[in-house]
Amino acid sequence: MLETRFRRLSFPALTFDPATGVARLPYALDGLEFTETVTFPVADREPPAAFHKVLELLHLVAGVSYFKVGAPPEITTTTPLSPAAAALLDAVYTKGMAEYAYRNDLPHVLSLSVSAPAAPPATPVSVAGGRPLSPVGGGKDSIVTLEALRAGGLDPVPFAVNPNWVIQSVFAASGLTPLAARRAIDPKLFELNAAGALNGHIPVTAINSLIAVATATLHGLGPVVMSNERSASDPNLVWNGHEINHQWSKGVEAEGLLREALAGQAGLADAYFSLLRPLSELHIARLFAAHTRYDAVVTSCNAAFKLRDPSARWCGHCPKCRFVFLAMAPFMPRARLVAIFGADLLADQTQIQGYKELLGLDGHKPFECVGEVEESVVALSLLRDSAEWVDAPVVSELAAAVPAAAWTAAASSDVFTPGGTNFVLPGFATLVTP
Ligand SMILES: CC(=O)N[C@H]1[C@@H](OP(=O)(O)OP(=O)(O)OC[C@H]2O[C@@H](n3ccc(=O)[nH]c3=O)[C@H](O)[C@@H]2O)O[C@H](CO)[C@@H](O)[C@@H]1O[C@H](C)C(=O)N[C@@H](C)C(=O)N[C@@H](CCC(=O)O)C(=O)O
Ligand SMILES: Nc1ncnc2c1ncn2[C@@H]1O[C@H](COP(=O)(O)OP(=O)(O)OP(=O)(O)O)[C@@H](O)[C@H]1O
Repeated sequence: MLETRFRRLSFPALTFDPATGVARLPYALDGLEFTETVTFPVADREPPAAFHKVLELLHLVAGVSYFKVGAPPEITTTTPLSPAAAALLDAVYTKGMAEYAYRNDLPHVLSLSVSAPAAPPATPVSVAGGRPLSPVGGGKDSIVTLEALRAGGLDPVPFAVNPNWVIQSVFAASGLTPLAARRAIDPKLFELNAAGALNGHIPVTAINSLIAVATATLHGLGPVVMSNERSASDPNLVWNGHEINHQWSKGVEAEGLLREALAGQAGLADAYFSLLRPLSELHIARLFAAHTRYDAVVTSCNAAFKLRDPSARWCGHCPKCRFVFLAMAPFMPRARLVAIFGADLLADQTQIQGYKELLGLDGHKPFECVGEVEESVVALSLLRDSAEWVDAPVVSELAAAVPAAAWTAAASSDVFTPGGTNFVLPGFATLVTP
């Protein structure tokens, strides 16, 4: 591990060239300098003032990747921040970095605050009427959103940051014309990581979301419609009195803070929401089963999205593969599911320990994008009643291990009842919920 103690992260002025779409976002961590580059799809109009404001927010939020090299106690910007933007920034560097703080035993990170001059709140104008921009992650959730928007006649524009071949294949399967942005992390970060610098998880959805909103603003589009589900708001564990949530920036608190910051800092109202927020992962899996055109490409496994050495599609041995297989199994023929994954995870007894964690029989909820324990138990209960799955070795062994109380809770579960706080805009409310 590097022994250096760092004092401050600061943010030298960013630049943007509308002719090339290139934004350069510089950072200073004491004497270390970094520059991240984001290349936006070039637009045929002048960037509006709101675009520059969103870019300022992106600059500040994307600093988390460089902050984590040293966890300095000071984070200082000269960019004036509205109260809502200041609240977002504080939360991103504390709650968004909570898993990093927990894993590296850095409790001070949980109470950091970003120092900035104050700005008055902007007067927001609604963008609700424009064509929606629909970020695509390659997995089932954003496919459900894209198809719901299309079926609702809303003419969505698919979008991704650094689309890899999985996402490009989803774009192609959709038959829609996408937009894409390129994000390049400063290579110095990887050199420092190789030399043993502090490292860990960052709230990547906050970064992708701001790149999406900036792109929509630049191109005169409407709201960015995300595919973040209800269970993303659930913490993995509590540490030092703070909730640690691997998926914090996919959760409803982050969604609300980002919406407020876009309104207060950039004057953009209704610019961002998640269409799937009222739904459980299991409910989304059921909706996904109705769409077969993506079977050859859909991939939810995070290993396929690594910057280096990505897996081709589903790795077949991580918590997310296990959870998605279990969640889809009740809603599609076994042969179709096995063809999608290239393996039958419920026939493979080496998966049992991992499934026990998902079912709350062992350890804590894995640090991955997986549903609640109750969703896993409900899925297992459906498989226990299914002629096609009841004899699968993993199903029968797990069914015997689940205690009676968990089956009773599953029997009265509300996993298929939409609910919870959400920010779905009125014109979109019936697209996935009746
Ligand atoms: C693909 C993946 O899951 N990566 C996580 C993994 O990183 P790893 O080193 O195995 O591979 P890379 O992603 O290629 O990262 C290389 C290094 O770059 C750093 N880095 C990456 C992106 C970034 O924006 N900033 C960075 O500094 C990274 O730290 C590596 O040193 O393990 C890391 C440590 O736990 C994770 O942070 C990596 O997660 C990626 C940032 C990522 O994109 N993950 C999503 C698939 C993900 O976890 N999504 C969550 C939602 C999280 C949220 O709050 O938004 C989910 O879907 O549940
Ligand atoms: N590279 C990306 N560019 C833009 N948005 C992304 C990208 N990756 C993920 N997202 C968005 O972030 C949110 C969370 O991603 P997540 O990986 O959970 O969704 P998914 O890939 O659609 O489904 P699944 O949960 O099955 O993997 C979604 O709204 C997704 O569209």
